[in-house]
Amino acid sequence: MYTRKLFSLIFIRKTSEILLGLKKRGFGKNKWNGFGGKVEKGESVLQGAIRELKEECGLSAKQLKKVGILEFEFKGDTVLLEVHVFETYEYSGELIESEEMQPKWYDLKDIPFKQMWPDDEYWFPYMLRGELFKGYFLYRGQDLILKYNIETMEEL
Ligand SMILES: Cc1cc(-c2ccco2)c2oc(N)nc2c1
Repeated sequence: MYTRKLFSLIFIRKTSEILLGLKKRGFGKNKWNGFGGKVEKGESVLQGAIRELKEECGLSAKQLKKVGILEFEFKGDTVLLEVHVFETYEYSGELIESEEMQPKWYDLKDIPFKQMWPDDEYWFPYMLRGELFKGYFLYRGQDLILKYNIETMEEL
């Protein structure tokens, strides 16, 4: 019996840069990632994404495009994480550091994959090529990928 938990993950983009945040506490601590988190009861994934972005880095996203859906399973655990990935080039507000995240712009050529979740190296290329994707990753712990598959999608 699996419990599915819904998460949002947002990447703010410029032509050759991407905004990442260093997670300062909790799940994924000390990893660079997009902004987002658990979708609360009574809100859509999109509403959750917009809320988490504002809370975590002060930015308000105008147009969010869903670019991918990732499913994560952990060997020996019955929780399945379903992460909806969004991207936008349109945002407003002042970038701030929060208790959760330390934000930093990275050039697309210098993405710190070794300090990110291991799955990112598999699906970032799809996102950076502007392709829609669906991925599944089976983890042992938080560092080892036992199994994965990823495919491009016509629509999400
Ligand atoms: C297992 C896992 C979880 C997440 C996550 C949780 C909340 C938002 O994302 C990831 O994010 C990335 N990039 N890889 C991830 C792996």
